[in-house]
Amino acid sequence: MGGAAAAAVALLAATRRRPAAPPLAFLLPRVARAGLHEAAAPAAEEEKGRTRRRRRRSSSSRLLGPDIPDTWDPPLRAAARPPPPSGAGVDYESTATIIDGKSVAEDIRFQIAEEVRQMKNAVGHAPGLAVVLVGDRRDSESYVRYKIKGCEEVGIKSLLAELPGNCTEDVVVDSVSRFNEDPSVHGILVQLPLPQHMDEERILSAISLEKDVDGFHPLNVGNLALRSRKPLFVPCAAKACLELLLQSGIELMGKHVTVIGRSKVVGLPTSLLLQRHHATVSIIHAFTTNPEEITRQSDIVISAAGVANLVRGSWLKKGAVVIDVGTNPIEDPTSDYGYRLTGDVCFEEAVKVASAITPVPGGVGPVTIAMLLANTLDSAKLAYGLATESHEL
Ligand SMILES: Nc1nc(=O)c2c([nH]1)NC[C@@H]1CN(c3ccc(C(=O)N[C@@H](CCC(=O)O)C(=O)O)cc3)C=[N+]21
Repeated sequence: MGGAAAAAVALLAATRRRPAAPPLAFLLPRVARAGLHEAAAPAAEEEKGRTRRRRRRSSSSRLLGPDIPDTWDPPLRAAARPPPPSGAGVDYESTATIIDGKSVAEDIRFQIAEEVRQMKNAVGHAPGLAVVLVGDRRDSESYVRYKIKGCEEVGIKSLLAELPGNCTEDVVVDSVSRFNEDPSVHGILVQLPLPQHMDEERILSAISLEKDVDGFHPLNVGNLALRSRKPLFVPCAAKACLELLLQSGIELMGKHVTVIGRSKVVGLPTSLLLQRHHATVSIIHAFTTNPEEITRQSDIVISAAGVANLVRGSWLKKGAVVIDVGTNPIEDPTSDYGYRLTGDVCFEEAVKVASAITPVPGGVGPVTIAMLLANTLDSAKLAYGLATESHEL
């Protein structure tokens, strides 16, 4: 086992021994229990017919998922299913398709740039995004640079408030309030994590609902969780994961997806979006006792734990699809900024087991930024009366 992977496993083990102070701040209960899946995958033809019938009476939304009511079928249908593929006899010679996040992001930005041009022609204004950066974490500074560069590429106006790490919470709230009142600002993003002494909840709740392009407002999270409702904004990284899966033509309905991590930035919203797409979702976190066993049963694994090399090749079922949301800075004196990014997944191992995988860098990251631009555009459209609800890419 490599040093980083050993450290990651030791970290997880240590977390279990000391439940009072988890180093991975994951807070939600485990879901996915046996028994529920029996009704989830009836005979394929029958399901297709039923889906068509249901689609006729209910609306469907690309990113928020097809709106199909739940009907439970008798478990005997399960007998008609083919046996699940076995993880045994793994063929270590094969190589997964690398999902190219950079090119997906480029296509999205191209589409956004066109819509921004149309908006400028129609109302004489461009969308505006305000970013609040507190402190001088090198990784946060890079992410903010990417966001501002993304804005420039599509014609979105960007504003940056850079505040010192030792400023008071009130100074940050004041900065957010000024952006709330600025009509040229349609999206406000407070870069996380904030310095330890600050109350994140208080600062994030200062962002007005209609400018919450990160989708962290409790009303946006609640509306994402309730299938009969539509949130104004969905968190960018969750949208990016779904976009990459949908564009890669990967079926989600009835599939077992494991999400590693339950943060409000990635894990939680991604698991909610997947359920809206009728996937069977397991969420695993620092207190899960058998993470490898759960991921090994999964058709799709989405990792957002923030632990480098946590997911080994042995954690995956042959042919699984792997989406790596981890962006873990690793010290690297040879790199320009003194660090480089690595994912949660041990790529060299996973690429031999998976059927498709996102790399880090060049996977989920660039699509996340593109989704932030999309949310900002949506917000501006709503503000200028150009749309009644947010568009779906
Ligand atoms: N309020 C808030 N909203 C966020 O969405 C948010 C946040 N705080 N805090 C931190 C995380 C992390 N995050 C990333 C976005 C893009 C890349 C990205 O573009 N990465 C590139 C560049 C990699 C490189 O530097 O080499 C890539 O993966 O190819 C990475 C990480 C957004 N986050």
